Amino acid sequence: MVRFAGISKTYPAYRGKPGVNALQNIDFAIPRGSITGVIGRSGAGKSSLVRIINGLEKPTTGRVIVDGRDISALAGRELRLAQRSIGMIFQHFNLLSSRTAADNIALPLEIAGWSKADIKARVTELLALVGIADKHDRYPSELSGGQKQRIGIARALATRPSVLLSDEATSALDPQTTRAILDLLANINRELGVTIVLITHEMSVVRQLAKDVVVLDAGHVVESGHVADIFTHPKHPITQSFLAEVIGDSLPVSLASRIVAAPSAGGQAVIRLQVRGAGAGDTLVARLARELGLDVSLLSARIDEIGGQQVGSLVLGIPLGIPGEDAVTRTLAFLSQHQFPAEHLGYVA
Ligand SMILES: Nc1ncnc2c1ncn2[C@@H]1O[C@H](COP(=O)(O)OP(=O)(O)OP(=O)(O)O)[C@@H](O)[C@H]1O
Repeated sequence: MVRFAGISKTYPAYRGKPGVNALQNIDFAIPRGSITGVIGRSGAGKSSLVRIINGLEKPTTGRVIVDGRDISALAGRELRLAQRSIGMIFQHFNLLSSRTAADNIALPLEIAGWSKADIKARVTELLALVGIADKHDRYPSELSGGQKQRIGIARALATRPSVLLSDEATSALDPQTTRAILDLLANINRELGVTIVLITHEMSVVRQLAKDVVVLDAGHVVESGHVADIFTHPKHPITQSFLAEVIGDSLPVSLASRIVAAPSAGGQAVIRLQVRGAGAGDTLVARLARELGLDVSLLSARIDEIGGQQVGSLVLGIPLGIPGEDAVTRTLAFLSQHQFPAEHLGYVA
């Protein structure tokens, strides 16, 4: 388990630059064996947080407890020993170009004083675990980004850590390789029980791998909890903006170009609504038609899944035919009553 208790981090003023409160009042726990995403925009404090977990940075106040030990209180040899139980992988892999794949993986074991025979056996095991047994004697320059990250993962796991910190580990990889690396991390979590902390600015990474999420903004935790709960009911604007990256709020060009501000006889009002929660959108159009007696049409739909819950947006066309009745007001009231956030975008002919 990793527990932050009252953590704050202030970088002092330096050469005319003002001091920075990078983290403030951070209190949360990452359960043992979980996969937790820490998501935030650039400058939110993610790297500061991760450096505090592995003791590379001291917090200004507070403690970080990893498996019962207060990492922030350790120094010297004690800290180095504790760091063996915290592996880390990086965006740019941080491999030594003069060493082969096997020798890169061996490095932390050499530092830990393992015998040559034990190192050889462990490296062979790790290369197989990360799926590159055939790359034993290859140098980093001969390998793809995904293969280099596999070496990074093997090296991070060499001393059998209980926690693996991933600092933007897939940010330099293409989507297909990212998927393969995230699948590998999921397997490692499942098979070895390693707690994984994923530091990322990418919603797709959190969505694919994490079960829990902590949303950081300007040095504060603004939301935390299960991925499905947080992203089906996002409260903070930052969380909402991450969600928008997945579901998008852009309209198909063919529809957007037809929307005008004023209604025309026989036309339709255009209403966009957000759908969140299991199966929420499925019956909505039918219920609107039945309960309001409207011949609603579906102009566009985009539904995705996060943590097994549906999130997305539907764009509805509401017929304007009945004089004296405001179909738009009735539809918006119905959607609001059933807690679907909605907006009236205009009209199409
Ligand atoms: N060593 C340092 N000295 C001074 N300020 C720092 C230092 N490291 C980080 N900061 C500042 O602290 C704040 C948080 O930075 P941090 O790198 O932790 O954020 P981040 O979320 O990881 O951002 P990014 O994704 O861009 O790396 C920023 O305002 C940054 O400029």
